Amino acid sequence: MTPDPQVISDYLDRTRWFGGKGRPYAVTDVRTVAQLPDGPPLVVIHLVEVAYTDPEGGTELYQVPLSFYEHPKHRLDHAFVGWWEDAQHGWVHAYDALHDRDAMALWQRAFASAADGETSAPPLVFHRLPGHDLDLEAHSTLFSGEQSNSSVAFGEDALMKVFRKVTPGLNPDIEIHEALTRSECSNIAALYGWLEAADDDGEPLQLAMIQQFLRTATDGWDLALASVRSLYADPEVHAHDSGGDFAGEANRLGEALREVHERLREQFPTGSTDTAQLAATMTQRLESAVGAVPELAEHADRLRALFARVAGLGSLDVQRVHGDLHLGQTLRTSLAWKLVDFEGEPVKPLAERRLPDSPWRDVAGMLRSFDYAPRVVERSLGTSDDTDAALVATRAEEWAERNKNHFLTAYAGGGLSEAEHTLLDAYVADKAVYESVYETRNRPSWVVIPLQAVARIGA
Ligand SMILES: Nc1ncnc2c1ncn2[C@@H]1O[C@H](COP(=O)(O)OP(=O)(O)O)[C@@H](O)[C@H]1O
Ligand SMILES: O=P(O)(O)O[C@H]1O[C@H](CO)[C@@H](O[C@H]2O[C@H](CO)[C@@H](O)[C@H](O)[C@H]2O)[C@H](O)[C@H]1O
Repeated sequence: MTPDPQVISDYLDRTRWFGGKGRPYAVTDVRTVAQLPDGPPLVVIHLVEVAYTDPEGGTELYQVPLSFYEHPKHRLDHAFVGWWEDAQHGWVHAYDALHDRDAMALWQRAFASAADGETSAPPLVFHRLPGHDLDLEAHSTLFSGEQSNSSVAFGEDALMKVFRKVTPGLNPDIEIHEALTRSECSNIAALYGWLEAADDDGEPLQLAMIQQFLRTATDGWDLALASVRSLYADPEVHAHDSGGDFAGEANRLGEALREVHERLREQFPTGSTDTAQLAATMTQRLESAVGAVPELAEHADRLRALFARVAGLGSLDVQRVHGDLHLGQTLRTSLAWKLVDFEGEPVKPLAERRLPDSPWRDVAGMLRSFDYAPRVVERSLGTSDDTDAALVATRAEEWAERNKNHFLTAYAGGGLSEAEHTLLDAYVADKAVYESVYETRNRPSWVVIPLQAVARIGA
């Protein structure tokens, strides 16, 4: 049933989640990991090796589960991958299994049969945590948003995330969700289970996780944008008097992050690191970012000076953190704020994303997000006569500062020391540098947002 590499390559180019779009590459291997138990349909999980042919080079593995049918399935036309003749099965029609309800039911049944332990369908092992019975009547629906993985909801019962880019070793999203679920942390969606195989060297290949579906939750980013829009609707009114004021939510977000950090400190080893090493890493990231975003050059000296001050701080406490926190990684339920997606920064190698880091990295990520929200809405307003651009810019600044302050006060519970201020400023600068590269590659018209932030640092 192994597909032709060209068929897979054509398919990768059509997906949202393939991370190599825009880079020259070749599919160098398509291997079968396993067949899901209890078909039909016949569902086979493949691992596709992609080798980049640009100077950066490197290889990546992508997970592609396919469902196979003897005859075309028109209900799955939108998920068609290809058709070919197979020695054992004759002509087969292959579809992306994530779109196929009958295929998704196989994952669901296998997870259900693992009850509160594990079930093995070699080489696949389905793991479960106690505390939740999966609803086998619930139908699957694939999420349609911009994602680096693929998420499928089972009715209102559960959400399964199939990891697309797979690296041998423990996946931090599963690892952290497991630890926080076992410690009954209320600021995450509880983990129900995960699917694992092993590579030829015995390293785990973690392929998917299934967790609580926060069906009624609203994305923190969307809530923040709604608050900003309500402020701009009447820019004469100050942020603190606006009906859509976000400060209470910013407060609760700060408390939620403090709680999650405390739990992570309890559940994983902590340590300390030399700030000279941290400063060197930040400086190095800046130098390579200047190559990709030349507009950073005029601010580089101020950032280098800031990182040099960090080098002089001595040592720094580190622990497991979220690693890529922003408002889009937060969900508001009627009861609490939940943090999602503990995979860390997508550009970093897996081993690096599992290393202890400073909690200030997550705090800085949120501060940057409070800066983004008002600027994104500001940019969408246009230049009609009835928009007072200067007043809106003042309100944008006000909204950002107000929510940053509330978030930070709730998180840190009081004033920061001078060393903490320096560290936080450096993490904010490092994140804005990262964002300048991210926006240049993904949303060039937004690069001005992090560049303006960089211009303000230390000015
Ligand atoms: N448990 C959950 N319940 C409901 N929605 C969720 C849950 N976890 C994540 N989401 C939403 O699903 C989308 C993708 O989640 P995310 O974990 O960020 O995926 P990816 O790793 O592909 O970026 C986001 O919009 C997020 O808000
Ligand atoms: O969600 P991901 O883990 O894929 O994170 C990447 O994409 C984010 C954008 O979706 C990007 O976040 C940046 O834009 C956000 C607004 O869209 C803003 O709230 C964040 O503060 C800003 O960093 C993130 O940096 C990137 O890693």
